[in-house]
Formats: sequence, structure tokens, C-alpha cells
Amino acid sequence: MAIHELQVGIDATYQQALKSFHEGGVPIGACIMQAGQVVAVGHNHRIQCGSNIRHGETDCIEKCGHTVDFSQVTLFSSLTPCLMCTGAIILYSIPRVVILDNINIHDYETNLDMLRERNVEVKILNHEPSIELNRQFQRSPETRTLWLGDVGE
Ligand SMILES: O=c1cc[nH]c(=O)[nH]1
Repeated sequence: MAIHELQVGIDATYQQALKSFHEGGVPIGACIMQAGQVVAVGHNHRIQCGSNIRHGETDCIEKCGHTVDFSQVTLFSSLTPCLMCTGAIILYSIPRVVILDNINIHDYETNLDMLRERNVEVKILNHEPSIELNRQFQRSPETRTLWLGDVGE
């Protein structure tokens, strides 16, 4: 993926994370790109919809409906995918995943192993603004419980 396309994906994903944060939600965003274009964006809806399963990644996959050929896309996520999102990536045969923060999560390495075992290309960027947003949300006393509930710790 060309550098400018990568930047488009990073920006769209981070904007979704910020959007969720400004809505009072868990700040995890995602986007799906195909042939250099963003075809869907999504973010976590734990607070906004009281949802346990609309994570950034699953929300984004859901928004693709049945019209997107998942074999041609790259999914960006502002946090390493959880087990559920890893399952969805494998289920829909998404071939590439770009992760913006692999620092603020501790038990998800096995999810990355699972993706790689299925030949999913995993690119970890460690994008500072995403890391900082997640770090603050995880550490702040007002939002810590929310974070822990969402990441299943
Ligand atoms: O992968 C994850 C983990 C927690 N929350 C999300 O939105 N996505």
C-alpha cells in the first residue's frame, strides 16, 4: 500500500476513534480501504448503543453490507483486534490488517498469531496520537472501568 494511501487510512481510523471519544464512548475506530479508497468507517458503540459487540472493527465490517469484496480490502483499527474482531477478520477472509496501537493492550498477542497463522498480513504502526488517546482513556479514573469492560480484562 502506497504511503499516501496508508495515511488516508490512518487519518480515517483516528478520526473515528476521536468521534467516539467526543460522543462519550470508547475511543476505538476502524476503516476499510479498497484500491486506495475508504469504503467504510466505524467505531466502538459500547456507550452510544449499549452494545457489547459493535467494536470499531465489527461496526466497520457491518457497514460494508454485502457489496464489498472483503478479499480485496485492508482493515485499519486504532487498537489491536480483540478475539471477537479477530474472528470476524478471519471469517470474512480479510487479507490485511493495519494496527495503530499495539501498546495499550496486553493479552492480544495470541490474536495476532491467529491472524498470521491464517495468512493475514499484520502491520503494526504504533501511531502516537492513537496510543495517547487510548493511554489516557485507559488510565483516567472516569473511564478506566469502561475500557476494562470493553477489552475484557
Ligand atoms: O478490538 C477491539 C477491542 C476493544 N474494542 C474495540 O472496539 N475493538
